[in-house]
Amino acid sequence: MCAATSKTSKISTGSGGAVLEDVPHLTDWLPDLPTYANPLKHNPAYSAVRQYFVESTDVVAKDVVVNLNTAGDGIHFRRAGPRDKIYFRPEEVKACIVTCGGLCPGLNTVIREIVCGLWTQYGVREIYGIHGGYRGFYSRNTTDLTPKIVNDIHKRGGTVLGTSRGGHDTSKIVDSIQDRGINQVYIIGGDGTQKGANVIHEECKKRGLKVVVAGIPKTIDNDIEIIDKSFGFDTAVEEAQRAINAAHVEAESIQNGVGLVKLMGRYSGYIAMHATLASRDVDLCLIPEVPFYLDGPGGLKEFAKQRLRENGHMVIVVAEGAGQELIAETMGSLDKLSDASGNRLLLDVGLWLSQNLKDHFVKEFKEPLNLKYIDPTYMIRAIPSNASDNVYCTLLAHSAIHGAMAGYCGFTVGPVNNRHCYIPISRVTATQRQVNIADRMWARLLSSTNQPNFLRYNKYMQQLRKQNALKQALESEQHVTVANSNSDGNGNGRFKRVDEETPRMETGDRQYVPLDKGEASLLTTPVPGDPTQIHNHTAP
Ligand SMILES: Nc1ncnc2c1ncn2[C@@H]1O[C@H](COP(=O)(O)OP(=O)(O)OP(=O)(O)O)[C@@H](O)[C@H]1O
Ligand SMILES: O=P(O)(O)OC[C@H]1O[C@](O)(CO)[C@@H](O)[C@@H]1O
Ligand SMILES: [Mg+2]
Repeated sequence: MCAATSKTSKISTGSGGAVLEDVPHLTDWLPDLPTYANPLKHNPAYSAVRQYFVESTDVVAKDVVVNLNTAGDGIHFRRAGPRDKIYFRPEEVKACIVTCGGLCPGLNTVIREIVCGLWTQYGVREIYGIHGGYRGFYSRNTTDLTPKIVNDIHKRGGTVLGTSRGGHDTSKIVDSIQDRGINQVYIIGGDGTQKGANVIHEECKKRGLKVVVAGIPKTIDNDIEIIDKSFGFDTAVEEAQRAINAAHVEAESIQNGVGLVKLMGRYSGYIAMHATLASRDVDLCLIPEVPFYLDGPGGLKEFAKQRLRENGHMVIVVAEGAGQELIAETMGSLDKLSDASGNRLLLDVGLWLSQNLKDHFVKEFKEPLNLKYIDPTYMIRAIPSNASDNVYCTLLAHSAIHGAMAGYCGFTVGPVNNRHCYIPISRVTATQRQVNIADRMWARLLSSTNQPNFLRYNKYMQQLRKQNALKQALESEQHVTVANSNSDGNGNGRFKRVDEETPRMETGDRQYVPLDKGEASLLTTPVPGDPTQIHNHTAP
């Protein structure tokens, strides 16, 4: 086997050509650490399991669909699970657990199973809860966690430890880890949290500490790369069905009924896509990955009109991150605001869409559109995890503690092709997973909803931007309306301000040329999707 390591990855190639993207190990910087026999050997529950311990050569293929001729030489990750040798004596372990980022069903289950797993499988007795996310390391007291304390917590939504965004101060966090004598750090959170975990791991390594950092990926948006799926996702999709059902019942009970449901999904539309596919009542699913537009051929309004004519009602599911560029453009360029972690704060696509559709249909049908807007975004993530997510959370927690006890660190644990693995953190944070619209899953959705593909989006946006630029120019007094010979025939004409070399006419100390035909026609066309009309500046 040949090996190569860099700051972020340890790559080696097996004799069969398989490439292992390995995770760091305590012995990378503490080569002389002693090992101990895994106490699971004598655990009555586990001793009967054949081949219970994972071999150091057990790896999991990143891709299982491969080319016959190249099969076997792809990327692999280290298989998760208990090892026969461990690097911590149970009485030496001081573990801590922290939850960061947004809520997600199953957080409490993961906390519970880390505590119970460490306690019952490895005999660990010192486990601490860090409160309020990363900042809790240096600003809050810890609490003791025991199986008794966490016994019921999986039945509750949220996280008993609390969470936060922002507040990641690496050296203060590692100082706190060092001062408290903590040597196993379990960090549960999304992509931002995992990046934070990697920095903590690197700092521990730099300081030469015997500290393992284990990341457990949490994201309701399912936007973490490499792993099959994140915990809580199925629960959220299931809960979203209730909102979609309500929207459908409301919509089909009334003339021109539209049910609009907004679901979570900042950059990735997985919840919306899966909720739509599961429901079959949805006519249109809008996700961040597929930009849409409202007006004209192939636009949303045309489609809505057609569906209402055919069915009398329709249901729209929109992911919160959909249409952000369009909204910003039609509402004028707004400042991009961020939360404490630097995540972009979103414009409310649900309200915006409701208003636009209602306004349009009043004009179009001369009767109101009966639109019911349901926003269950926080309801789908604040609930406890369902049965299958609970099992999944248990496996994640157990894989994490086995890895930590075996001295692996700087890893994110998760299933790859249904097998749990230790994945280098940097590998899962390098990119954010998004719905692949060239994939069969999106095609399945399109064939179930028969919605438009909004292929003219770029053209539409070009026109919209041009209109907005002209509108801005009008508003900033860079044009004038004057009477002259290049006018509309009534002696009136519209002009824009120009550079020195452009043919021009003089009006006082400013220089102007007439707007060309295209520009002039844009000024009299309402901005697509913008309820406010542009004023016609032509002199009466
Ligand atoms: N690049 C980074 N380096 C260090 N810490 C980070 C980084 N990005 C985010 N963090 C920290 O990680 C924590 C959680 O980040 P964030 O709020 O983005 O949520 P998340 O983990 O991505 O979860 P989600 O977005 O799914 O709710 C915050 O305390 C934040 O300060
Ligand atoms: O309002 P908060 O707590 O910042 O969370 C909102 C964000 O969190 C997420 O659920 C990710 O966890 C996104 O879908 C959403 O945009
Ligand atoms: Mg995130």
